[in-house]
Amino acid sequence: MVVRVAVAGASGYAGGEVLRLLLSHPEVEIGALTGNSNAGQLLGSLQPHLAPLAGRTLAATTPEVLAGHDVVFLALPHGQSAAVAAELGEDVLVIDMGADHRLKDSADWDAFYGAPHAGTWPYGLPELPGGRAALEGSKRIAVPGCFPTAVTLALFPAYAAQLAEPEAVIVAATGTSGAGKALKPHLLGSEVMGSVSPYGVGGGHRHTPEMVQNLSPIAGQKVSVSFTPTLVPMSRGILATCSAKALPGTTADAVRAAYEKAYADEPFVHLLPEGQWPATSSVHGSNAVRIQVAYDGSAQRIIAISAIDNLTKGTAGGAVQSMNIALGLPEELGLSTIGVAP
Ligand SMILES: NC(=O)C1=CN([C@@H]2O[C@H](COP(=O)(O)OP(=O)(O)OC[C@H]3O[C@@H](n4cnc5c(N)ncnc54)[C@H](OP(=O)(O)O)[C@@H]3O)[C@@H](O)[C@H]2O)C=CC1
Ligand SMILES: CC(=O)N[C@@H](CCC(=O)OP(=O)(O)O)C(=O)O
Repeated sequence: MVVRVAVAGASGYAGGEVLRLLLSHPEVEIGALTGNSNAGQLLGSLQPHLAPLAGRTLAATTPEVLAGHDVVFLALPHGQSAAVAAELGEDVLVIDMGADHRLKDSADWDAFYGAPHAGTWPYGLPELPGGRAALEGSKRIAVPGCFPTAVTLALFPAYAAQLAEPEAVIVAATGTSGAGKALKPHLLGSEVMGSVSPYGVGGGHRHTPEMVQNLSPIAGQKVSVSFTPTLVPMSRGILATCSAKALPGTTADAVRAAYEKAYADEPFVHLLPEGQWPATSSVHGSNAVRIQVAYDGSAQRIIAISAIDNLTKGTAGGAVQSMNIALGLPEELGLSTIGVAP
């Protein structure tokens, strides 16, 4: 099987990461590569790490350029995917790495984004209950946000086992690549190096409704989420520290058993041995999620900590994993759980 793939937004971080993974995918042939302000530029000047594609020239992001492929990855800014996707045939697998098609509730979309809500596509988080079935054979996939990936996977076993109150408190550190490659003053080296800073505090982050959307059906009731991201001086990685009040009668053994059950057969999600804690460096460039959970009996809280690479499992790896499932390919094809360390 040869799957012909186009990538829109190939000059950006998410587009570059999906190309890095696709170059190692045995069933994929890389077709059109598009950009916006960088259309006409050689990819080698923009993504020098993608050596086999260095001589490829970026085209403009148009339906004509993207036509004729089996799969189109859209790695575009929020609000830009829907119009492009609408021009692609229903027989094409379109994988949106932006936020346009993630949220079910238009009011949530309106509150955090801006352009009209484009509707909801099957959600590319296979590890959720029913997640794989939703993707099999699908021609449209919405890849989750990076923080919702890390947080949902850290907390859902506690809710699936009915161990936690429907309120979660999350503080998550992220590297700067999560904000994309476009120049922004707060991402300048002199602003970021040697400093850790919060943002989107007090319900202001657009990933909060996505986390609520993911966790509430599993809990069987609406889960409230207090989410605080912090920007830390690293290029890649998310470390999400998530906690929820435990329901009466919860024990450390019950918490451990819930997580062991949830992740026993997952190829990419690894519950660490007791006493080990996740670190972002262990998952650099890999599609792995590393999780540890503890029961804090003194505060009666469940604490779950996850580490992902925001560009890999948090975007491009999750996208390739979802593509594999949609096309009926082995889920792990082209993906690694081996990190780059130190
Ligand atoms: N970075 C991350 O960790 C994650 C990113 N994502 C999502 O992936 C998408 C891309 O993010 P990221 O790669 O970080 O962003 P970048 O800013 O690094 O890249 C954006 C890409 O979109 C292109 N582009 C910009 N404006 C337009 C436009 N109006 N029409 C068409 N193309 C346009 C740019 O082209 P050019 O450079 O030529 O102008 C570039 O290729 C976003 O929706 C983001 O939310 C999702 C999860 C994690
Ligand atoms: C550091 C930083 O700014 N991170 C981004 C997360 C981006 C991401 O990965 O998610 P999306 O796909 O929804 O853009 C943020 O907090 O908005």
